[in-house]
Amino acid sequence: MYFLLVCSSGTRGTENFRDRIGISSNRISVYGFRTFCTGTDKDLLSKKCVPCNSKDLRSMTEESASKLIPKVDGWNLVNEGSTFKLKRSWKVKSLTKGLEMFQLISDIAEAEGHRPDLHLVGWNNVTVEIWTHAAGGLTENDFILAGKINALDLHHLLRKKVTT
Ligand SMILES: C[C@H](O)[C@H](O)[C@H]1CNC2=NC(N)=NC(=O)C2=N1
Repeated sequence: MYFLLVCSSGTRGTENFRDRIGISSNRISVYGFRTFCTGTDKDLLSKKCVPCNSKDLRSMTEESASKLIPKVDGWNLVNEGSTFKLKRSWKVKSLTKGLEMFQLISDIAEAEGHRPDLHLVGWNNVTVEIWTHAAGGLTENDFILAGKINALDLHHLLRKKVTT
């Protein structure tokens, strides 16, 4: 008999869940339970961004991007002036926590050699947009960076979600 247990608390909850039961996979079968945890695809986390200066760099189609978006929990595919981008927002506890978050994200970005657009508005609203400027759209680099941002432990910077 199988029960379906769905992790809905985003990557962190999923990471915690996987840590607690010591299993790293997106489809976890525990004591007869099958769970379908969304989160960041392990495959993306194992990859490294490639330099964007190759002349044959092409942005991917909306269809290809739509197939990849489920691999990066919490990120949205947006079309801004016919440029497709990945976008995600968080509410942080304070302005300084927002800057701390920028620092954590920029450390990852510099290590990957692939940079996001960082926005901090109204003191506690962080929005990150990722796209490949050299290609004028999305490449796998953007999904790799989004996945690695998802793997950051940010919970100490974020405002607790108000459950109504
Ligand atoms: C050579 C190096 O890979 C390129 O200049 C990188 C730097 N970081 C980048 N980041 C992003 N988001 N888009 C780019 O086109 C880009 N180009």
